[in-house]
Amino acid sequence: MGMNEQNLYQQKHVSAEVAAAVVKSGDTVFVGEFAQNVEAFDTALAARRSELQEVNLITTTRLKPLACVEADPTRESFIWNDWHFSGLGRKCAERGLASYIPFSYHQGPKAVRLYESPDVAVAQVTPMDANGFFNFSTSCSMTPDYLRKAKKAILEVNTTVPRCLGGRDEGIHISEIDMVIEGPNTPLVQLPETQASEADMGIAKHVMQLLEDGATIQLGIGALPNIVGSMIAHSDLKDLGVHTEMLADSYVDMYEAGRITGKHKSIDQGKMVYTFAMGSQKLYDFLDNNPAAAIYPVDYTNDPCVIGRNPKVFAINNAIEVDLFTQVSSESSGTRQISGTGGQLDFILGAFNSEGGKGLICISSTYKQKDGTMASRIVPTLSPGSIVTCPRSLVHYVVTEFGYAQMKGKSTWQRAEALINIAHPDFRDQLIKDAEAMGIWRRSNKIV
Ligand SMILES: CC(=O)SCCNC(=O)CCNC(=O)[C@H](O)C(C)(C)COP(=O)(O)OP(=O)(O)OC[C@H]1O[C@@H](n2cnc3c(N)ncnc32)[C@H](O)[C@@H]1OP(=O)(O)O
Ligand SMILES: CCCC(=O)O
Repeated sequence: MGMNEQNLYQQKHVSAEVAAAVVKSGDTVFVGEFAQNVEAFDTALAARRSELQEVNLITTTRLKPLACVEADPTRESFIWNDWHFSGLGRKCAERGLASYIPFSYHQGPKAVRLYESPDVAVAQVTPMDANGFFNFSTSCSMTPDYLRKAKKAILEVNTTVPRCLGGRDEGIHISEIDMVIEGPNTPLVQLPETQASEADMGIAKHVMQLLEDGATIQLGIGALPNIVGSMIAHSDLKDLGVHTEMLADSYVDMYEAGRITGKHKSIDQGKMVYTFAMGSQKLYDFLDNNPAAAIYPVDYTNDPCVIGRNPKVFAINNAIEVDLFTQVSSESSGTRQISGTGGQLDFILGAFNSEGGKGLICISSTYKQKDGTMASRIVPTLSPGSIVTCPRSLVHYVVTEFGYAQMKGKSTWQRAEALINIAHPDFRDQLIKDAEAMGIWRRSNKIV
């Protein structure tokens, strides 16, 4: 390590309490993304609860509760705003303790640069390297933009987190930041294993029918993408590439099984490109100093024009409801915000931009309601208040365990018919009646 970097480190190294003391009432404070928690800073800031009013905290998806939010159940001192809800986020929102910030993920960094004025930004990083750089580990996303825009940029070092090699802005130099804290070295939060349902298995089989050698894949979060990953690992598919938003355990399985070479990619050839990673320790160990993967800010990974430059982009994402007009809600149930738009729209657009690309909305045909009864996820119209995540003008493929339907170029009645054909058989008759009543059924005199 150079003397200059070492001196700068000594000058900027402070306790968490000193760092948290820079926050004033009314400030906006970014406190990290995904698996990366700034635990020491959060705890020290929470301890200042009685001195502070209306501090806006910003995150992207929390898996662990924020100490500040727990310390302030009346939301007077700390107001948590989240770019994407996890289960924790939506449960806090129900108690009035979290607010969702709408975006299409690739636009996040530009929105920060243009419209946000963070007073303080804090990110969890690896220890400084010999050249004075700290690495953002598993969460690049919008972190570089928040740190560069903030009046005070603070890093919290964790010696246990992986160093994720990247293509651009995967870290920051000591000269660009104001303070460094040494955190408690808690290992990264891990996602619990998911259990695929019978419907997920059925959907995954249809997905596999559509997938070709040489495709560039993006898998979303959850049980279905994981089972698809496992089927790919056990298939004889060749030379797949990866250009995704989230890197998860299933990519390690596919890579180790020899399915991923990235040799047909037009950009970042041979590299698995992503903007954040969440999974088990197996994933975090795989990523540490591994040049097989490259992390980038999200305005690169999720830019639909960038996505579209690779061949046969194959994007697999989940949804909550699809209506007979082919409007997709993947983020809310009525007015209940469940997750967020995230990168779904980015990848649906990007996949269609790609030569031979396919954007898939995968949805189990039914959903078990709280009272134990089954409801169709293919519905006449979205539940009142539901947010449209993917508008009908952009929908490409919809897949259920009963098959798949390609929607581009299809009229309203053709789309309704295609959807009813892949709905659960118990609900098809009623859906036909609904389509007729809404005038989007070809046997209706109103249409043909
Ligand atoms: C990281 C990436 O995924 S990159 C991909 C791009 N981003 C996206 O696709 C973002 C939008 N998509 C998503 O957020 C997710 O894929 C989802 C929400 C559609 C599915 O995620 P899953 O984790 O499989 O959902 P899950 O089945 O656990 O349901 C989540 C919640 O929605 C509720 N829910 C699901 N379906 C319904 C429904 N039809 N009606 C009412 N509530 C529903 C569940 O009850 C659950 O709430 P709870 O935790 O309070 O019980
Ligand atoms: C913040 C993005 C997460 C997602 O796309 O689901």
